Amino acid sequence: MEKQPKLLSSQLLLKNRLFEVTLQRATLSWKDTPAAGRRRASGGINGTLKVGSYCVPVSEIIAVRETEVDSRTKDDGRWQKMSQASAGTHPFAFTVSYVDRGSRHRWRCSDVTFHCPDGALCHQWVQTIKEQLLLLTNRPKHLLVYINPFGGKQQGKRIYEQKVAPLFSRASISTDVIVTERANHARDHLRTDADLKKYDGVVCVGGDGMFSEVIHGLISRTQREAGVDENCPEEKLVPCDLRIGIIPAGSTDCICYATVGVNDPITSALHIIVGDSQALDVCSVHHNSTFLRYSVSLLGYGFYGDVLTDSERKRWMGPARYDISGLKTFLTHNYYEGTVSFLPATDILGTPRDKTKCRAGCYVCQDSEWRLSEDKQLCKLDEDVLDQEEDGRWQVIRSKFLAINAASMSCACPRSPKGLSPAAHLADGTADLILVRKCSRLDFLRHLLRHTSKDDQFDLAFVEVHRVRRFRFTPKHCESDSELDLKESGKKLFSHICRDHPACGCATVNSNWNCDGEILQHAAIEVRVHCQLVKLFARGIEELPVFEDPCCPSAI
Ligand SMILES: CCCCCCCCCCCCC/C=C/[C@@H](O)[C@H](COP(=O)(O)O)NC(=O)CCCCCCCCCCCCCCC
Ligand SMILES: Nc1ncnc2c1ncn2[C@@H]1O[C@H](COP(=O)(O)OP(=O)(O)O)[C@@H](O)[C@H]1O
Ligand SMILES: [Ca+2]
Repeated sequence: MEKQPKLLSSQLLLKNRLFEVTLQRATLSWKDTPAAGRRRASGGINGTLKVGSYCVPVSEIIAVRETEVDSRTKDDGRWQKMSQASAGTHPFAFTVSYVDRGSRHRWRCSDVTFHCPDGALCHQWVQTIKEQLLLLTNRPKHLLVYINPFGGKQQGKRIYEQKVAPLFSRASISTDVIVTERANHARDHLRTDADLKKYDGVVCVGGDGMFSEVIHGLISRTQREAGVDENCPEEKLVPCDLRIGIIPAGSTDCICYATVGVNDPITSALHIIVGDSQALDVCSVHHNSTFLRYSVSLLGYGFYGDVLTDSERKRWMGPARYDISGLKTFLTHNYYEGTVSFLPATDILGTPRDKTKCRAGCYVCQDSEWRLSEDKQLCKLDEDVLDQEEDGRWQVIRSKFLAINAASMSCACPRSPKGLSPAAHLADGTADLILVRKCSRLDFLRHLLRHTSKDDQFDLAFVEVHRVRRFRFTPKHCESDSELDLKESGKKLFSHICRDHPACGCATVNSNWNCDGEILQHAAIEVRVHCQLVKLFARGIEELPVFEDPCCPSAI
């Protein structure tokens, strides 16, 4: 392959040592000059190579600026004493801020300051890097930010002001910030009031509940403007254009964790700044042709529904409420009877028992994206034929369950780093339907504990998992008369009335659906996965930290 010309190459001073600094092939690199070769640089920064060579792709440069030269200069956050001689021979300087990878998917913003012998050269470096940054068209310039001041440990506002806003301003991103005053403030503002044309993205500071508000606002707005009826379960929904960033400040933070690999505000801010993009599947939930909600992480009936119902009364406890309610629900050991029917996903590459996981650049999700663009070209007639074919493939299971969970992503979170369904994909157009049948407390505990270890939580006789495109659930008390004897149907009528009047006490026979942390008002639901309906400022979990992966193979 033809070698591209160097855009710039100079010998510059860094921490009193001469480095050969180059900008070529969209990469900024600097390495010890032979004279300085014996004194090796140390520290695990981005792209560190063992012989004192460093490189940073331009796509991971946050900003560049000319810096005042002092006899003391600040590199890597530490004050360095610069010799008078160096300050004399290299009196001009510029500083590059870039993404520095730490352990466990954590990103940090590091600074490196190069000293130049003359002002023109310094200016040329700054201008050339700035021009290269301007070529990156995927970066957001103007963002709409919603902060939930009451999410998680109530630190949302502080986290944004102290950790995120300074990074946005360093990257020259302007923002309109709204601190929410009530639940659904962000959703309603996005649905009707916000002038979305002004923005390159929406950011929410909070937990999964805040993210849920944002997608509800954006999806509803997009469907209304496209003339799509959200109440019709058969409608193909129109994808949203604006990307969404999540600054984690909630209790579970599963959507952030499963799309970035860590729940860390600075890491998320940096993914927003570099303009990453990760598509996400969204489930629509309907009851009798009435739209209820969207879900991107967990739809759980039985155990996770009951945990949520109980934990809502303990909000004052913060994130710990889930552990207390989890223990209580575990000890209560309720089971629920009903019918689950589902449409297995057949034309996809993965299965829920795969050892490989969804990672940045996932080929399973790419294959689904390709199919999605093919599907768009299908005519109406073909769709009808496909619908008829689908009818024959539905499977039905009637049983007693401890839990019915649908995970449209892994649901990895600090409580369970591999998640509810470790092999689920972010953007493959499917959800993993996990059915946990009635079993002993001890067996259920074994299943739960496996979420926190390497052991397979599905490898148990009372657990099954199916990768599905659609599913329905009908609790026993809602089943049609034809499936029940007269006595049962009498009960059904009674319990149905009682659901709407919880005071009579029959509600104990039912659970509620936990839909991304919100309780659904109906137990009989119909769910459909919409492939890649929204996009996040994320890239999926990176397989290897880059410093384990030579990023400049030609450098040594
Ligand atoms: C014994 C240890 C068992 C650990 C099992 C952990 C499984 C965790 C899977 C969590 C999936 C989370 C999916 C995300 C849901 C969120 O959308 C949603 C809303 O989040 P937000 O409040 O941040 O807005 N979060 C939730 O619904 C919370 C679910 C968390 C459930 C934690 C359950 C803990 C169970 C503890 C059982 C203890 C049994 C001990 C017996 C001795
Ligand atoms: N200003 C506010 N006052 C009260 N509730 C709010 C406010 N802003 C958002 N909410 C609601 O708070 C709930 C929890 O928010 P979230 O950010 O997910 O925190 P957590 O992860 O702790 O549950 C969400 O359902 C959201 O709709
Ligand atoms: Ca999926």
